[in-house]
Amino acid sequence: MTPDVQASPNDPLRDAVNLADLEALGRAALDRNALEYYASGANDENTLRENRAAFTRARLRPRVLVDVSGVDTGTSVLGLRLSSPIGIAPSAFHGLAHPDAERATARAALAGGSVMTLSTFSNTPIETVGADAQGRFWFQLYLLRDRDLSRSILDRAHAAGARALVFTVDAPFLGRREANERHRFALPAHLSAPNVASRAELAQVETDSGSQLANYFQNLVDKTFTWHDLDWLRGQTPLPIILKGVLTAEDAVLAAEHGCHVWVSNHGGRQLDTAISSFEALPEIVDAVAGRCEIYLDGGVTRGTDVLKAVALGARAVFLGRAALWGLAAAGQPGVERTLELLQDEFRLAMALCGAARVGDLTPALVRL
Ligand SMILES: Cc1cc2nc3c(=O)[nH]c(=O)nc-3n(C[C@H](O)[C@H](O)[C@H](O)COP(=O)(O)O)c2cc1C
Ligand SMILES: CCCCCCC(=O)C(=O)O
Repeated sequence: MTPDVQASPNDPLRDAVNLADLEALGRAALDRNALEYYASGANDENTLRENRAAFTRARLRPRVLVDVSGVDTGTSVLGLRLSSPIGIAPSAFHGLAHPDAERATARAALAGGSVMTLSTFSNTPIETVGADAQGRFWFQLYLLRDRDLSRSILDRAHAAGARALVFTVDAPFLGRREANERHRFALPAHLSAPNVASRAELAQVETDSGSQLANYFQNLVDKTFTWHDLDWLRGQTPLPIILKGVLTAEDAVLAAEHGCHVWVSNHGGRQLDTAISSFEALPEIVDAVAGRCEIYLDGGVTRGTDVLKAVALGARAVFLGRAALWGLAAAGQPGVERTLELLQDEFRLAMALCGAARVGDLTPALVRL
């Protein structure tokens, strides 16, 4: 006898209806070392929580009786067309999540018409990711104490097809992620940071107490860089420069005056605990910059309405940190693709329900803070 209903094969990715479902899948796939590294914020994690809470507090003021039969979520960042204003933020060590590591993330960004930001501390060399991303990638720089090495990394990123340089400015030191301290986070033996150091070089600075992140970082990253040095950086690359980690109008103005774009971020609550949420910082930065440069935002973005609120208030695009990592841990490239797809679908629906047919129709009047 033929059954009335064909049993559908169990596909956890397709069964996931939102990013929280993907997060649960991703968390379940990780060991403690990786999970704590990905999930942690600094200290009491106030800013980590506040990034989400700020989005939830803001209310929408939807408009009605608008033709939304054909909503277009498309936009562009620095001239690169995106299927929606959703990109992938830089995060170190994708090899902790999946054997395909940054290659899976890059391919998913390409497939989804998105853009990936590759961390200096990737587990995959720049050139390999560049080939997979086919121009849909930006490169994130941690300036190294070794300026010659920094210069060569910048040259490699440009040659590999990066479209922009994302210069992270909120981490002269790493914030203290206490779970990593408690359980002595260390990069597993099979992974390295090939853009900057071999596993053997990383091992040389490991100690027998606390998280090893601070040791790696202390050994490699420059802490002396100031606004005066930006002209030096500008001279090292023809790429547009985006300063990632700006949270105040004052610094946003300086960034624009130095010819840089602005990425509003508190590093996913991983650096200065009790720092303002990215979403709350956005309006003063948009005001201060007054259209002189593009503005991006990350921190706590997990819903289509988050994307809509940020874009309505002046962000050109938002970027996913942990959300992309959970998708990667859940299923590699298809997991990251599903993350992008679910969020884009939610964003499209939110636009329609707000009476916005084009990204350009999203204005601050839609949001009550
Ligand atoms: C595991 C992890 C590693 C990160 N590594 C980097 C990095 O290498 N460079 C960087 O600029 N930011 C890094 N970040 C910060 C992200 O780029 C981004 O600012 C943050 O994750 C956004 O918040 P969200 O995770 O709530 O989306 C990292 C974040 C996480 C969670
Ligand atoms: C030397 C490895 C440090 C990687 C730091 C990456 C990062 O920004 C993070 O938040 O973690």
